[in-house]
Amino acid sequence: MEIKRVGVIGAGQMGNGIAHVFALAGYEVLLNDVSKTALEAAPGIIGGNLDRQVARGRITEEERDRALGQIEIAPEIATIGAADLVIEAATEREELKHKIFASLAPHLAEHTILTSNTSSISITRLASQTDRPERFMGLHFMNPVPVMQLVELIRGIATDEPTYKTMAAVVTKLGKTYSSAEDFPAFIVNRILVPMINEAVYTLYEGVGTVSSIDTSMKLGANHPMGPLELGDFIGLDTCLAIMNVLHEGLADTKYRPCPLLVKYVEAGWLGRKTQRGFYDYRSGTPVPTR
Ligand SMILES: CC(=O)CC(=O)SCCNC(=O)CCNC(=O)[C@H](O)C(C)(C)COP(=O)(O)OP(=O)(O)OC[C@H]1O[C@@H](n2cnc3c(N)ncnc32)[C@H](O)[C@@H]1OP(=O)(O)O
Ligand SMILES: NC(=O)C1=CN([C@@H]2O[C@H](COP(=O)(O)OP(=O)(O)OC[C@H]3O[C@@H](n4cnc5c(N)ncnc54)[C@H](OP(=O)(O)O)[C@@H]3O)[C@@H](O)[C@H]2O)C=CC1
Repeated sequence: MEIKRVGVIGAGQMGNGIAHVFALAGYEVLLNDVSKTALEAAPGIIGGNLDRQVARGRITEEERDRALGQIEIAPEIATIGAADLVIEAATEREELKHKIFASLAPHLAEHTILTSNTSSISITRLASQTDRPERFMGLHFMNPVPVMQLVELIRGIATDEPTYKTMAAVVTKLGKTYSSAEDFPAFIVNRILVPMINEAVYTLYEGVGTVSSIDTSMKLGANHPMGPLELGDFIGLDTCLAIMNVLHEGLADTKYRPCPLLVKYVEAGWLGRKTQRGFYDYRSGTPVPTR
C-alpha cells in the first residue's frame, strides 16, 4: 500500500522528531496535539533541528524549506482522518492512548494504518480496542529521531503481513533500519536500557555514587555517549517511570521495581530536560547536578 499522508498525534519531543523525518523523506505530515502551546512551538523546534542539519552539511537549505512546507499543523483530531498512516506519539499512558484511538475512529478511512510510538505498552491491547487490529502495529522511534538509526517494528497478535511489509518499507524510505520485536513489555531496546537507567538511580539512592560520578563512570568506563542519569533526563523521567511500571506489572518480577528516588523526582515534577530540572538543573544553561 502506498503511504502519502501521515498523521502524527502528540507534538512533544518524539512527535516533532517523527514529523521532521517524514517531512524530509517527502511525506505530507499532519501534526496534532491537545496542547496549543506545543503546536505553536512545533514549527520553531523542527525548524531549529533542520537548521542544525543544514549547518552540518547533512541537508541543503532547499531540503529544509521543502520539509517545513510539508508539515501542516492540525489542531482538530478529525483532520488526522485524512492520513494513510497515523502515528500516535502522545504521553506514555495507556488510558490516554485508548481515548485518542477512540476519538479518531469516526474520521478514519478504511485503508488507514494505525501505529503507536509507545515505549512499552502492549500493542495487542492498544489494537484490540480499535476497529482494525489487523492494520495496527508498534512503530517505535528512538530519541533524537533525526539522529537515531533504529526503529523497532512490533506486531500485535492480529497484525497482518501487508501492514508489517508496508511499515518496513516506510522505515527504509526514511533511511532508517528496523528491528523486529515481539509484543512483550518494553520490547527490546527499553527492556534492556530502562532497567539500566533505573539501576543507576538505585546506585544514586544507595549512595554508591553522585550524579556526576555515576554518569562519568558510564561515559568513560563503558563508552556510553550519555551517562544513564543524563539519558534519563533526556528521555523524560515520567516516561522512564511509566516504562518501569509497565515492566514491573507486565512481567511480575521485583527486579523491575521502580526506584523510589525516581518516583520522587516524578512526583516533584522534575521530569528532566523538558521541565528544566531532573537529575540535573538546566535552568542556568550549564547542567548542574541536583544531588
Ligand atoms: C525511551 C525510548 O522509548 C527509546 C529511546 O529513544 S531510548 C534513547 C535512545 N537514545 C540515546 O541513547 C541517545 C544517546 N545519546 C547520543 O547518542 C548522543 O549524545 C546524541 C546523538 C544525542 C548527541 O550527540 P553529541 O555528539 O553530544 O551532540 P552533537 O555533536 O551536538 O550531535 C551529534 C549529531 O546529532 C545531530 N543532532 C543532535 N540532536 C539533534 C536533533 N534533535 N535533531 C537533529 N539533529 C540532531 C547533530 O546535528 C549532529 O549531527 P552530525 O553527526 O551530522 O554532525
Ligand atoms: N522520550 C523518549 O525518549 C521516547 C518516547 N517515546 C514514546 O513517545 C511518546 C511521546 O513521548 P515524548 O514525546 O517523549 O513525550 P512528551 O511529553 O515530550 O510529549 C507528549 C505530547 O503529547 C501531548 N498529548 C497529551 N495528550 C494528548 C492527546 N490526547 N492528544 C494529542 N496529544 C496529547 C502532550 O501534551 P501535554 O503536555 O499538554 O499533555 C505532549 O505535548 C510516549 O509514548 C513515549 O513513551 C518513544 C521513544 C523515545
